Amino acid sequence: MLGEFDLIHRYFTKETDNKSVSLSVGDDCALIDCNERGYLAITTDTLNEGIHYFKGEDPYTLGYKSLLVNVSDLASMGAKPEYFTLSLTLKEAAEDFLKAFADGMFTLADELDMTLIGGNTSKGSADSFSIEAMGYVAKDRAMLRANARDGDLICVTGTLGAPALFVESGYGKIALNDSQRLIAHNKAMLMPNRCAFACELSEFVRCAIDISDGLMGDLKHICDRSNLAACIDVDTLPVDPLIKSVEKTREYGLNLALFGGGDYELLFTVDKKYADDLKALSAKHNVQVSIIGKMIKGTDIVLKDGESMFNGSGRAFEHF
Ligand SMILES: Nc1ncnc2c1ncn2[C@@H]1O[C@H](COP(=O)(O)OP(=O)(O)O)[C@@H](O)[C@H]1O
Ligand SMILES: Cc1ncc(C[n+]2csc(CCOP(=O)(O)OP(=O)(O)O)c2C)c(N)n1
Ligand SMILES: [Mg+2]
Repeated sequence: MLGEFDLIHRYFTKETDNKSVSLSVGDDCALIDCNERGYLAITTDTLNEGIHYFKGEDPYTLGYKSLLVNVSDLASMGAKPEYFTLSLTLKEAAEDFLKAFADGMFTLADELDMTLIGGNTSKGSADSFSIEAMGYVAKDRAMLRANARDGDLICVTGTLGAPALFVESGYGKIALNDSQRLIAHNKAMLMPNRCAFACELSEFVRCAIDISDGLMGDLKHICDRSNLAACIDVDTLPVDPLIKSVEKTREYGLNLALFGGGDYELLFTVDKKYADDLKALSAKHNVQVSIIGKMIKGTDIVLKDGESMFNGSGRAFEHF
């Protein structure tokens, strides 16, 4: 069976003669050359009921998250969010639902000064919300998956694993009380301050991605595109404290942080000569940054746990 990324590569990745397309399929955003205006970064993502969220999800969160998952891709390129379109597929036009959805979506749009410029509305057999988001980045400031260098430090913002814990509880694999479920549920909504952080980060960082499919899966994209491997020190992983409070085994927390996904944190690599700039930026924006490893020569991701080494390539979220 064809995997998600093989499918995209085989059927939907084509060369183009269009000189304005500076970056096409394969990164968080496409980059369109807009001359002195810089690059227009364009991205699209969808939330489908039963796949990306549980049936009965509160519509305010759904609206907010539909935009947030796209903004996260703009942030990972260093682009400042500007415009978006909204494509709705709905089983029914329930007004209470639509009002709360729009409220959530525009709360984030207003916070980031983004403008809704169009979209599409259709009836369908299952609810689905697609957004396409756009923003500009200066040509020498775009952060690409392909730009990691041997010896770069690997860094991640915020904490990892809480959204995956929420998914585990939704499938009945772990019991959370109401307040724990709320914290896990809302974790991925803390992202907006990553945008301003990322725009400034691009002064000295050339390589970034956002974590949607899980740290290991998304780090593998950086490795593949940059023709490098990575070594991660598992003791330095910012496992969300909520996981530590509900589950006593260290392995459980590490698994969610490494492979869980849905974090929408930034993963980036940086030359160690910028370590002080990074510290200052992290303090300025109040964004936690953890140094979790190093880019190295090779092909696989190595997980270092004390004196033990494990192969970390492999498991990540894929749709097919
Ligand atoms: N059906 C498709 N046709 C063309 N390009 C696609 C398609 N699906 C995904 N892509 C591209 O493949 C790359 C990987 O997709 P994805 O994993 O969804 O990226 P992201 O995690 O940044 O949303 C991206 O560059 C995306 O634009
Ligand atoms: C009901 C439910 N099941 C599972 C998950 C976990 N999950 C679904 S999609 C996904 C990965 C991200 O989705 P994708 O469509 O691949 O986003 P992209 O990488 O394109 O940004 C994860 C971790 C969830 N959030 N909700
Ligand atoms: Mg996507």
